[in-house]
Amino acid sequence: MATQIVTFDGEYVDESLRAALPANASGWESKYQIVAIMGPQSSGKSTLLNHAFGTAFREMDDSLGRSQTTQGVWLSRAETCETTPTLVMDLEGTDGRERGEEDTAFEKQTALFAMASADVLLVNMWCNDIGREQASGKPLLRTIFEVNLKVFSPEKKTVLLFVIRDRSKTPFERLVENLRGDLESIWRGITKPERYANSAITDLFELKFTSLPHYEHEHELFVAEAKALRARFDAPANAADSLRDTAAAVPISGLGVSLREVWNTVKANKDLDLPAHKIMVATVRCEEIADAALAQITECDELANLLKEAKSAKVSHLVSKIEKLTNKALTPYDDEAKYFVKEVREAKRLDLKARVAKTLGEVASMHLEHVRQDIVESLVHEVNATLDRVGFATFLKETFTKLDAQWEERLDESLPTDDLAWADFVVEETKNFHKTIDAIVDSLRKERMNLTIHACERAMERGVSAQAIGLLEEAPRDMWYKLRQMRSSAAEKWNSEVADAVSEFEPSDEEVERVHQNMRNRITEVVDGKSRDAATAALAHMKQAFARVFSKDSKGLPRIWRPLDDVAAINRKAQREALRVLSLLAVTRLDDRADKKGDDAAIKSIETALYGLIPSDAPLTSGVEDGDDATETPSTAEPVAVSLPTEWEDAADDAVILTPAECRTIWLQFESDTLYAVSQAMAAKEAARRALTGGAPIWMIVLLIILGMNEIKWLLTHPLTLFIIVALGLYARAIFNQLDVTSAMQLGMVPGLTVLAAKIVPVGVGILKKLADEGARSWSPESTPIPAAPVGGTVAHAGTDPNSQFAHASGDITSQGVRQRAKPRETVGR
Ligand SMILES: Nc1nc2c(ncn2[C@@H]2O[C@H](COP(=O)(O)OP(=O)(O)OP(=O)(O)O)[C@@H](O)[C@H]2O)c(=O)[nH]1
Repeated sequence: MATQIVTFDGEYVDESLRAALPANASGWESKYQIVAIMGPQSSGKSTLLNHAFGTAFREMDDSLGRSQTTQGVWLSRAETCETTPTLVMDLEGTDGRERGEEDTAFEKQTALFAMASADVLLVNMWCNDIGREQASGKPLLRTIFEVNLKVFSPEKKTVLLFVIRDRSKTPFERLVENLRGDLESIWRGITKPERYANSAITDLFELKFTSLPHYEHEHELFVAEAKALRARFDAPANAADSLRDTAAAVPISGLGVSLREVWNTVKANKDLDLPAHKIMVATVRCEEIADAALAQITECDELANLLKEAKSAKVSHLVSKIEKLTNKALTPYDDEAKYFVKEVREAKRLDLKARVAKTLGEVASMHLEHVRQDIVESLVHEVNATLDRVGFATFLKETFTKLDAQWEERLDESLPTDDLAWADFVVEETKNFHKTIDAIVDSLRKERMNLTIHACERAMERGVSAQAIGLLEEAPRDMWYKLRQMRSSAAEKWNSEVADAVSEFEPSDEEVERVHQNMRNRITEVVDGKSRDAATAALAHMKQAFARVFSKDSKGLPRIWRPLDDVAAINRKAQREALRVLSLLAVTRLDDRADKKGDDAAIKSIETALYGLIPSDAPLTSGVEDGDDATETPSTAEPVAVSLPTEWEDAADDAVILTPAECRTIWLQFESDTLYAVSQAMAAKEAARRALTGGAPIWMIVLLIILGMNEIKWLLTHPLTLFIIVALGLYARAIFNQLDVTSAMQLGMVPGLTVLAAKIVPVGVGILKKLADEGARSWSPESTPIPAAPVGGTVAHAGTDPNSQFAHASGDITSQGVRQRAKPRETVGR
């Protein structure tokens, strides 16, 4: 059946080819041929085709007169070709009046379409037209030559078979010669592009000629020769006169695409590059075939089952399953695509394999995930077994080699690793494997490195804590400077220690820097923490400091209280030491920018402010006023109401550990806690005094009286002398007491005597002055209260030199037994 493949209006009809082909065109492949015919309108084209190829193209009905019967391009399968499947194209006749002005454009398009698609183009010519200047077929020949220049086909020439109709008695050779002459003349007359300027007609065309007798007058002969002509198309390609081509330019499965694209190109008035066209057709078709082949896999149950299996566990014999599914796609592809351009076919085959690999990659990925898990488990096992035995670097080297070998082995078991289509996948999965292992090893490395760092930090904490506690307990004046120095040298030492310890983990520069920074921070934290602990336990530190002065002598031995010891002076000295410790602890000075000079000034400022808490003239008073029983006792502490600043000057908030108010509270507690020790000291001193003065045995006194009876008698008879001796004795004893001879002599003979010599005159004068004051007071009409000592617990006092206060207060143990505490002029706080 003939179908219209290009309509009169120039539309391409996709279904026509399918209608023209047999239901099963599998035998056609690239064996088929296309024969097309061109010629003037009503020149018997359809008649010839029908007789030669057994087609059924519409022929003109003579009863309707000469009119166009074939419009556009028609296609039919040749029924009479026995060995070569043949498609026949009947083109609309030229010079028809139906198209009017436009006919040449359509004629050129169909001529180009036929030349590009057909293996042989029949050109129908009236015998009478040969050699005639105004022959009806000449415009068609010009068209054929011109449009052929738009076809780029270096592989083969266009085969033109000129069919001379209604042949005359003129010999065929003569006719051919004339026709050749006409063709040469037309070829010369057309405008050719430069590349064809010197080309002969035969460079581009393979010219063949045949003739047929008159259809009506010699009908029998016409029919016979038409059959003979068809036989030339059916003959083997190497036979004489054969018109059969060796192979179709486009395999049958690509013909639909080819014809459509040729027509679209022609219609768009573009040049036709046949090799490129062939590649384009091959590309389109091979892709279509590959798509269909891939669908064989994507839509099959086997793949779905594999996916299901791989989700939960490793797939057994995965590599053979992959190969089987791959072949399921490749076999039909190879069958269908084998006649297309080799390069395209093979390239698309590789694409198909890659797509198959990608499709199956989902299964393979899930399978390899299980494989990775197995290997990770073996790694964990390896870690536990090996890491404690060898260093981390050795462990890594050994383990990586083992794991890589395991992975390669498992890959070969799972995938067709030698297949290039899987190369990218294998690389990607191996990368993922290394990533997984690297992540585990890195976390392991970090974990182990952190353990090592923590061990270093713990060792550092022990060392630094001990050093810091030692300094804080000792509380030297430059304690903060020493703490800072200690912190710097600890940072240097421990950074070096920790760097050595972590070197086996091959840390990056950033990691080392981070470790050092953390170590520095940790050291600062430890020192700061210990400082704050010490401040929190300031009371204990103060008591220690107090005890160092109060309970020990200058040689650091436990103090033995002697009758001439000045408990009050020593108490104040010890209190000052405790106060100094409190001043040191009140504010931390660990800032790197701090310096020794700044420390001294800041601590001095706090110390000065806190001095107000020590009564400047706080004599120890006797509990009993009279006679020998008079005993020194520390006064009970009255509430401290000195003026303190509300905050420490120039101290950063976060550096302040103890505010002035907290210092006051601690001080009160301190005073209260040390009171007992002071009273004990006084009692000890009193006991010593009594032992010295009241310890003489009775028999010795009686003996002295008997032996010195004469002198006693003399003295009793000279009372004035007796009085003077007694008064001088008392005066000497008072001076002796005030001089604290025992303490002075503890300095050594010469320094002791020097001190005593320097003190003896002021002490003697002071006693006389005191006696004078006492005498004056006892003669006054009213009893005069004991004047309050000039107490420094005021704001004004707080600023005075503490040394001068202590100098003033020394030796102020009065017989009044009242511990004087000046009332502050101004008070703050509680
Ligand atoms: N003189 C002559 N007439 C023929 C020959 N073959 C066919 N005819 C007649 O020419 C007329 C047209 O024949 P068709 O086969 O329809 O011609 P055509 O070239 O296919 O016509 P279009 O498709 O319309 O261009 C018919 O009347 C045929 O009988 C021939 O060899 N010689």
